Amino acid sequence: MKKKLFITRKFPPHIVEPLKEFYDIKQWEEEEIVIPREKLLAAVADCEALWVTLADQVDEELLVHAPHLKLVTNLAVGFNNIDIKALRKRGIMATNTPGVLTNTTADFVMGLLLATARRIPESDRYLREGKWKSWYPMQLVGKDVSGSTIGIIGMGRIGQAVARRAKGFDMKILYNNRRRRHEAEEMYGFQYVSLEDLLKQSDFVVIMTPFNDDTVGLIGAEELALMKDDAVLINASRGGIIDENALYETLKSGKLWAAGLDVFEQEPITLDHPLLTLPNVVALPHIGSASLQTRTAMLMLNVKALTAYGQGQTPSNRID
Ligand SMILES: NC(=O)C1=CN([C@@H]2O[C@H](COP(=O)(O)OP(=O)(O)OC[C@H]3O[C@@H](n4cnc5c(N)ncnc54)[C@H](O)[C@@H]3O)[C@@H](O)[C@H]2O)C=CC1
Ligand SMILES: O=C(O)C(=O)CO
Repeated sequence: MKKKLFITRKFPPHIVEPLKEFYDIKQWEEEEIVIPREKLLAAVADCEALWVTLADQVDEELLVHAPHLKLVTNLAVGFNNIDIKALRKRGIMATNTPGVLTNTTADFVMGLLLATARRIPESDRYLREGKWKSWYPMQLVGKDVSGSTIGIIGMGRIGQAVARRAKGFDMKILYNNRRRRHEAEEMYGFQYVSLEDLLKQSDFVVIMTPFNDDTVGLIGAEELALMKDDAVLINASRGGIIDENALYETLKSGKLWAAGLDVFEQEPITLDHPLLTLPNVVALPHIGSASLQTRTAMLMLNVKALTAYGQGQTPSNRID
């Protein structure tokens, strides 16, 4: 008998199709809309495998509704949407998508940093709104990236890939991480500093840690107050790492120059959010890994895990 798989979103049919060899598949048939919670809770009642996106919460409540569940595969490297401890208690495996999105996300982080520093989205709006009357010296002036100091909080796969790119811009690279990266320090000259020194010394602060109990609210009012008045904060990790109210107040009072945000405490961010009233905030809809090649590779990594499980093997990319 085939195993039962539930997929929480409509994924490209050619990607899902090969899994039919191993699974009876049911799927939420919407591409853009998150499955309503009560429908998800009902759908998992008989499934052994569950394929989710980062917008689905796999928590204690869901597990109570899923007595046959053995595998959860997550279409993301970040797994803060999954209660790993609760899964472990029940002997349920989880997999994610590390590695295949590292370069794409690091490219994007540099793009977001440049866009924020050089006010590119704001300048685009200025032109389209008919405000461009002439060229003048202080028109839409931004901040230099080349030769400045970048501080990366979370020097993992993506953090290191950002740092390597930043070297190409002749940036001085400071980092803070749970453990030191001696090899990278020697190879590239990255410099380990305390979080406090990183915030005080950097022109650009980039957050690339996972979101968990240790990093929730890691950057609040106190930390923002340590940053230079003309510094830029970039977050492409998870929204809850920054206290958004504190960020808004700091930006508004001119104690921080700008912020580039791909992620928010609540996604989608609501259009009445105070941060969206500020011209010096570049706000994007969580597109860090969104290239066709990378999103396909992420889906295929999930397919690989589901295939392995379908064949009775242990899937790779297990979250421990
Ligand atoms: N915006 C987007 O579309 C994307 C966002 N992400 C986010 O990026 C995160 C990082 O991804 P990877 O680099 O692949 O993960 P990783 O696990 O390779 O790197 C995370 C690093 O953060 C460090 N870290 C953890 N807690 C820390 C703390 N309190 N202070 C300082 N460092 C700390 C870890 O030691 C590790 O080196 C993901 O968890 C996800 O949330 C990832 C891909 C795309
Ligand atoms: O992989 C992740 O963690 C993302 O946020 C989207 O790729």
